[in-house]
Amino acid sequence: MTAPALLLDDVSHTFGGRAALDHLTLTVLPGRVTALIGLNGAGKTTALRALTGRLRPTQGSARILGHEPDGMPADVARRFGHVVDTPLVYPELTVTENLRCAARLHGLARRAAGAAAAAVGRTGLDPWRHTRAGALSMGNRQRLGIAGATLHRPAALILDEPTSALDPQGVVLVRELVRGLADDGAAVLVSSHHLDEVARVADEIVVLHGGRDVGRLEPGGTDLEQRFFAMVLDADTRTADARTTGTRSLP
Ligand SMILES: Nc1ncnc2c1ncn2[C@@H]1O[C@H](COP(=O)(O)OP(=O)(O)OP(=O)(O)O)[C@@H](O)[C@H]1O
Repeated sequence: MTAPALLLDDVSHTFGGRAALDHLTLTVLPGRVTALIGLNGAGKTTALRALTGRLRPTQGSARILGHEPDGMPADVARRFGHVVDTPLVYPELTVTENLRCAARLHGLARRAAGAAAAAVGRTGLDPWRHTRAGALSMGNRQRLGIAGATLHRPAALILDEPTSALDPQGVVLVRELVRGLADDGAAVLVSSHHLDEVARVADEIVVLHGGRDVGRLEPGGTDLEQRFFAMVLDADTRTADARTTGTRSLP
Protein backbone atom coordinates (compact mmCIF):
# COMPACT_ATOMS: atom_id res chain seq x y z
CA MET A 1 0.00 0.00 0.00
CA THR A 2 1.30 3.49 -0.88
CA ALA A 3 2.11 5.57 2.20
CA PRO A 4 0.47 9.00 2.40
CA ALA A 5 2.85 11.88 1.66
CA LEU A 6 0.70 14.21 3.78
CA LEU A 7 -1.12 13.07 6.89
CA LEU A 8 -3.22 14.59 9.65
CA ASP A 9 -4.03 11.87 12.15
CA ASP A 10 -7.01 12.45 14.47
CA VAL A 11 -6.20 16.12 14.89
CA SER A 12 -8.26 18.34 17.17
CA HIS A 13 -7.55 21.94 18.05
CA THR A 14 -9.29 24.45 20.27
CA PHE A 15 -8.86 28.20 20.44
CA GLY A 16 -9.88 29.45 23.89
CA GLY A 17 -12.11 26.45 24.49
CA ARG A 18 -13.74 26.62 21.04
CA ALA A 19 -13.13 23.71 18.69
CA ALA A 20 -11.58 24.69 15.34
CA LEU A 21 -10.69 21.09 14.38
CA ASP A 22 -12.53 18.05 15.68
CA HIS A 23 -10.86 14.65 15.21
CA LEU A 24 -9.77 15.39 11.64
CA THR A 25 -7.93 12.64 9.77
CA LEU A 26 -6.72 13.48 6.29
CA THR A 27 -4.34 11.72 3.92
CA VAL A 28 -2.92 12.75 0.56
CA LEU A 29 -1.26 10.11 -1.57
CA PRO A 30 1.56 10.75 -4.07
CA GLY A 31 0.21 11.77 -7.47
CA ARG A 32 -3.07 13.06 -6.06
CA VAL A 33 -4.58 16.52 -5.65
CA THR A 34 -6.84 16.69 -2.60
CA ALA A 35 -8.97 19.80 -2.13
CA LEU A 36 -10.22 20.95 1.24
CA ILE A 37 -13.39 22.97 0.94
CA GLY A 38 -15.69 24.52 3.52
CA LEU A 39 -17.48 27.67 4.57
CA ASN A 40 -15.65 30.59 6.18
CA GLY A 41 -14.42 29.43 9.60
CA ALA A 42 -14.76 25.71 8.76
CA GLY A 43 -11.16 25.06 9.86
CA LYS A 44 -9.32 24.82 6.52
CA THR A 45 -6.44 27.15 7.37
CA THR A 46 -6.13 25.70 10.88
CA ALA A 47 -5.81 22.22 9.34
CA LEU A 48 -3.11 23.39 6.91
CA ARG A 49 -1.28 25.25 9.69
CA ALA A 50 -1.30 22.09 11.83
CA LEU A 51 0.07 20.11 8.90
CA THR A 52 2.88 22.57 8.18
CA GLY A 53 3.87 22.81 11.85
CA ARG A 54 2.82 26.46 12.19
CA LEU A 55 0.36 25.41 14.87
CA ARG A 56 0.76 22.62 17.41
CA PRO A 57 -2.64 20.93 17.63
CA THR A 58 -4.26 20.25 20.98
CA GLN A 59 -4.49 16.58 19.98
CA GLY A 60 -3.30 14.33 17.17
CA SER A 61 -0.30 14.37 14.88
CA ALA A 62 0.87 15.46 11.46
CA ARG A 63 3.37 13.93 9.03
CA ILE A 64 4.97 15.33 5.90
CA LEU A 65 6.74 12.73 3.78
CA GLY A 66 6.78 10.54 6.87
CA HIS A 67 8.26 13.16 9.22
CA GLU A 68 6.92 15.47 11.89
CA PRO A 69 6.62 18.98 10.41
CA ASP A 70 8.83 20.41 13.18
CA GLY A 71 11.55 17.81 12.80
CA MET A 72 11.99 17.35 9.07
CA PRO A 73 15.58 16.55 8.04
CA ALA A 74 16.97 19.10 5.54
CA ASP A 75 16.80 16.70 2.60
CA VAL A 76 13.10 16.05 3.32
CA ALA A 77 12.32 19.75 3.84
CA ARG A 78 13.76 20.38 0.36
CA ARG A 79 11.15 18.06 -1.12
CA PHE A 80 8.32 20.01 0.49
CA GLY A 81 6.67 23.29 -0.55
CA HIS A 82 3.89 25.34 0.95
CA VAL A 83 2.11 28.67 0.99
CA VAL A 84 0.05 28.97 4.15
CA ASP A 85 -0.54 32.36 5.78
CA THR A 86 1.87 34.88 4.28
CA PRO A 87 4.18 33.70 1.48
CA LEU A 88 7.88 33.74 2.29
CA VAL A 89 8.72 36.80 0.20
CA TYR A 90 11.29 39.54 0.86
CA PRO A 91 9.65 42.88 -0.08
CA GLU A 92 12.96 44.66 -0.84
CA LEU A 93 14.13 42.01 -3.31
CA THR A 94 12.92 41.78 -6.91
CA VAL A 95 10.84 38.88 -8.17
CA THR A 96 13.90 37.21 -9.70
CA GLU A 97 16.03 37.78 -6.59
CA ASN A 98 13.29 36.31 -4.39
CA LEU A 99 13.06 33.24 -6.57
CA ARG A 100 16.82 32.75 -6.62
CA CYS A 101 16.72 32.85 -2.80
CA ALA A 102 13.89 30.30 -2.77
CA ALA A 103 15.87 28.08 -5.14
CA ARG A 104 18.93 28.20 -2.85
CA LEU A 105 16.78 27.47 0.21
CA HIS A 106 15.45 24.41 -1.59
CA GLY A 107 18.94 23.12 -2.34
CA LEU A 108 19.22 24.32 -5.94
CA ALA A 109 22.29 26.51 -5.33
CA ARG A 110 24.00 25.83 -8.66
CA ARG A 111 20.80 25.88 -10.66
CA ALA A 112 19.22 28.88 -8.85
CA ALA A 113 19.28 31.28 -11.83
CA GLY A 114 17.76 28.74 -14.24
CA ALA A 115 15.13 27.56 -11.72
CA ALA A 116 14.14 31.18 -10.97
CA ALA A 117 13.80 32.04 -14.66
CA ALA A 118 11.70 28.94 -15.33
CA ALA A 119 9.43 29.74 -12.35
CA VAL A 120 8.95 33.32 -13.60
CA GLY A 121 7.82 31.93 -16.96
CA ARG A 122 5.54 29.27 -15.46
CA THR A 123 3.68 31.79 -13.28
CA GLY A 124 3.41 34.58 -15.87
CA LEU A 125 5.62 36.99 -13.90
CA ASP A 126 7.91 37.92 -16.77
CA PRO A 127 6.82 41.60 -17.01
CA TRP A 128 7.56 42.02 -13.29
CA ARG A 129 10.78 40.03 -12.98
CA HIS A 130 12.79 43.15 -12.01
CA THR A 131 10.04 44.62 -9.79
CA ARG A 132 10.50 44.69 -6.03
CA ALA A 133 8.14 42.19 -4.38
CA GLY A 134 6.85 44.93 -2.08
CA ALA A 135 5.60 46.87 -5.12
CA LEU A 136 3.66 43.97 -6.66
CA SER A 137 -0.13 43.79 -6.84
CA MET A 138 -1.79 41.33 -4.50
CA GLY A 139 -2.36 38.80 -7.29
CA ASN A 140 1.23 38.99 -8.50
CA ARG A 141 2.47 38.61 -4.93
CA GLN A 142 0.35 35.46 -4.73
CA ARG A 143 1.89 34.24 -8.00
CA LEU A 144 5.35 34.92 -6.56
CA GLY A 145 4.59 32.95 -3.38
CA ILE A 146 3.39 29.98 -5.43
CA ALA A 147 6.38 30.24 -7.78
CA GLY A 148 8.76 30.13 -4.79
CA ALA A 149 6.97 27.17 -3.21
CA THR A 150 7.01 25.08 -6.39
CA LEU A 151 10.18 25.92 -8.31
CA HIS A 152 11.99 22.89 -6.85
CA ARG A 153 9.22 20.52 -8.05
CA PRO A 154 8.27 19.39 -4.50
CA ALA A 155 7.08 15.86 -3.73
CA ALA A 156 4.55 17.29 -1.25
CA LEU A 157 2.84 20.64 -1.65
CA ILE A 158 0.31 22.55 0.49
CA LEU A 159 -1.42 25.67 -0.82
CA ASP A 160 -3.98 27.67 1.16
CA GLU A 161 -6.45 29.32 -1.20
CA PRO A 162 -3.85 29.70 -3.96
CA THR A 163 -6.20 31.39 -6.43
CA SER A 164 -7.97 33.81 -4.05
CA ALA A 165 -6.38 36.94 -5.61
CA LEU A 166 -5.68 35.64 -9.12
CA ASP A 167 -7.13 36.75 -12.45
CA PRO A 168 -8.47 34.08 -14.87
CA GLN A 169 -5.05 33.69 -16.52
CA GLY A 170 -3.42 33.15 -13.12
CA VAL A 171 -6.08 30.60 -12.17
CA VAL A 172 -5.29 28.59 -15.30
CA LEU A 173 -1.52 28.82 -14.72
CA VAL A 174 -1.85 27.61 -11.13
CA ARG A 175 -4.18 24.82 -12.21
CA GLU A 176 -1.67 23.63 -14.81
CA LEU A 177 1.20 23.92 -12.32
CA VAL A 178 -0.61 21.94 -9.61
CA ARG A 179 -1.87 19.30 -12.04
CA GLY A 180 1.58 18.96 -13.63
CA LEU A 181 3.26 18.43 -10.25
CA ALA A 182 0.69 15.81 -9.24
CA ASP A 183 1.00 14.06 -12.61
CA ASP A 184 4.75 13.88 -11.92
CA GLY A 185 4.00 12.19 -8.58
CA ALA A 186 3.59 15.01 -6.06
CA ALA A 187 0.98 14.91 -3.30
CA VAL A 188 -0.90 18.22 -3.32
CA LEU A 189 -3.29 19.55 -0.67
CA VAL A 190 -5.10 22.72 -1.60
CA SER A 191 -7.83 24.66 0.21
CA SER A 192 -10.31 26.70 -1.76
CA HIS A 193 -13.70 28.38 -1.89
CA HIS A 194 -13.86 28.13 -5.68
CA LEU A 195 -15.89 25.00 -6.31
CA ASP A 196 -15.61 25.25 -10.10
CA GLU A 197 -11.85 25.48 -9.87
CA VAL A 198 -11.63 22.65 -7.37
CA ALA A 199 -13.74 20.45 -9.66
CA ARG A 200 -11.23 21.02 -12.48
CA VAL A 201 -8.04 20.29 -10.56
CA ALA A 202 -8.84 17.90 -7.68
CA ASP A 203 -8.88 14.11 -7.63
CA GLU A 204 -10.66 14.15 -4.30
CA ILE A 205 -12.69 16.80 -2.47
CA VAL A 206 -12.93 16.74 1.32
CA VAL A 207 -15.69 18.83 2.90
CA LEU A 208 -14.79 20.40 6.22
CA HIS A 209 -17.57 21.80 8.39
CA GLY A 210 -17.28 22.92 11.99
CA GLY A 211 -13.74 21.52 12.04
CA ARG A 212 -14.91 18.05 11.01
CA ASP A 213 -14.61 15.98 7.86
CA VAL A 214 -18.27 15.66 6.91
CA GLY A 215 -17.77 13.81 3.65
CA ARG A 216 -16.23 13.55 0.18
CA LEU A 217 -17.53 14.94 -3.09
CA GLU A 218 -16.84 13.55 -6.55
CA PRO A 219 -15.16 16.31 -8.61
CA GLY A 220 -17.15 15.36 -11.74
CA GLY A 221 -20.67 16.55 -12.54
CA THR A 222 -22.31 19.93 -12.79
CA ASP A 223 -24.06 20.13 -9.42
CA LEU A 224 -21.04 20.38 -7.12
CA GLU A 225 -22.37 23.49 -5.38
CA GLN A 226 -25.70 21.81 -4.69
CA ARG A 227 -24.02 18.65 -3.37
CA PHE A 228 -21.75 20.75 -1.17
CA PHE A 229 -24.64 22.62 0.46
CA ALA A 230 -26.64 19.41 0.89
CA MET A 231 -23.68 17.84 2.71
CA VAL A 232 -23.23 20.85 4.98
CA LEU A 233 -26.94 21.00 5.76
CA ASP A 234 -27.02 17.28 6.50
CA ALA A 235 -24.06 17.65 8.89
CA ASP A 236 -25.84 20.51 10.69
CA THR A 237 -29.01 18.45 10.97
CA ARG A 238 -27.15 15.48 12.41
CA THR A 239 -25.34 17.72 14.90
CA ALA A 240 -28.63 19.25 16.01
CA ASP A 241 -30.21 15.77 16.33
CA ALA A 242 -27.24 14.53 18.33
CA ARG A 243 -27.55 17.51 20.68
CA THR A 244 -31.21 16.70 21.21
CA THR A 245 -30.52 13.04 21.96
CA GLY A 246 -27.29 13.75 23.87
CA THR A 247 -25.07 11.66 21.54
CA ARG A 248 -22.08 12.59 19.40
CA SER A 249 -22.92 12.85 15.68
CA LEU A 250 -20.73 10.87 13.31
CA PRO A 251 -19.54 12.13 9.93
N1 LIG B 1 -5.53 32.50 15.96
C1 LIG B 1 -6.81 32.23 16.23
N2 LIG B 1 -7.34 32.56 17.44
C2 LIG B 1 -8.61 32.26 17.77
N3 LIG B 1 -9.46 31.65 16.93
C3 LIG B 1 -9.00 31.29 15.72
C4 LIG B 1 -7.66 31.57 15.31
N4 LIG B 1 -7.49 31.10 14.06
C5 LIG B 1 -8.67 30.56 13.69
N5 LIG B 1 -9.57 30.68 14.68
C6 LIG B 1 -10.96 30.19 14.65
O1 LIG B 1 -10.93 28.83 14.25
C7 LIG B 1 -12.00 28.54 13.36
C8 LIG B 1 -11.46 28.00 12.04
O2 LIG B 1 -10.76 29.06 11.39
P1 LIG B 1 -9.97 28.83 10.02
O3 LIG B 1 -9.23 30.10 9.74
O4 LIG B 1 -9.20 27.58 10.10
O5 LIG B 1 -11.18 28.65 9.00
P2 LIG B 1 -11.16 28.63 7.40
O6 LIG B 1 -11.96 27.44 7.00
O7 LIG B 1 -9.76 28.70 6.90
O8 LIG B 1 -11.95 29.96 7.07
P3 LIG B 1 -11.85 30.98 5.81
O9 LIG B 1 -12.52 30.28 4.68
O10 LIG B 1 -12.64 32.14 6.31
O11 LIG B 1 -10.42 31.30 5.55
C9 LIG B 1 -12.80 29.84 13.23
O12 LIG B 1 -13.86 29.81 14.16
C10 LIG B 1 -11.81 30.91 13.62
O13 LIG B 1 -12.47 32.04 14.16
